[in-house]
Amino acid sequence: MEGSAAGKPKKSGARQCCICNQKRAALKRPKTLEQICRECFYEVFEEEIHQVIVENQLFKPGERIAIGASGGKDSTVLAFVLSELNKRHNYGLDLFLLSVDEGITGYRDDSLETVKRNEMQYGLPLKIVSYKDLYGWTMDEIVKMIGLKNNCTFCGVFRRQALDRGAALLKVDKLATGHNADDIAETVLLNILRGDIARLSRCTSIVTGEDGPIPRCKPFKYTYEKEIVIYPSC
Ligand SMILES: Nc1ncnc2c1ncn2[C@@H]1O[C@H](COP(=O)(O)OP(=O)(O)OP(=O)(O)O)[C@@H](O)[C@H]1O
Repeated sequence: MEGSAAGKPKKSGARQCCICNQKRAALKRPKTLEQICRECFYEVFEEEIHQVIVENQLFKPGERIAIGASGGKDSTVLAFVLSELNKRHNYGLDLFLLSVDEGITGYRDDSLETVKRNEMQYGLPLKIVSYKDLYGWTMDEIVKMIGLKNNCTFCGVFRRQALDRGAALLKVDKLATGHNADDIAETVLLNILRGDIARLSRCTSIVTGEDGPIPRCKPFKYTYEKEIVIYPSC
């Protein structure tokens, strides 16, 4: 039995992973506070997402799925995990990366380079749709005209529509985005503060837009942002 004569547990620098009980724990899992090893973290992280996909029937075999790829951490991890799970569990999906280039110099041009790298690394075809091609204006040009006030609102509306247009060009059945549990919690609070009851009831749905041009789903609905940050570097 571990512990000294006084009954105190012996201090040990190297704790064992509480899942496999074999390897040394490498991190405290943000979602459960369990001390676990790298290998078990990868496994539980990916397995939980697989369970969410299965339990919510997010995809059907043979479907064409676009992953909204911004080049940020959430959608980059989503693209990797979905392509892995698709192979591992034979989902039978045709996956695509879909990026919207808003035309914001020094911001999206950089992150699009990440998406182009992901296209090569994960072997997923990439489609980029730009505000310039779709609307004739880049976001930089729009800001020059209207100034910075309300520009985020315009950009959000344009991006939504651009994703729909890109999805139509790719002829996909659904669009998956990297919205995570923290994003959803933020949206809930925002809708409470605004008193927007209609949006409040919709914003936690894992699938939205089923009555619109293209349904959207959030496979990371229950995934903590901190774990998405840890995942690639763990
Ligand atoms: N320019 C874009 N092109 C394609 N998809 C996008 C774009 N911007 C956002 N998305 C999609 O919407 C999700 C939420 O976008 P948001 O702008 O809130 O960024 P985020 O939470 O920082 O995510 P990320 O880390 O993937 O950028 C992204 O994960 C992505 O799937």
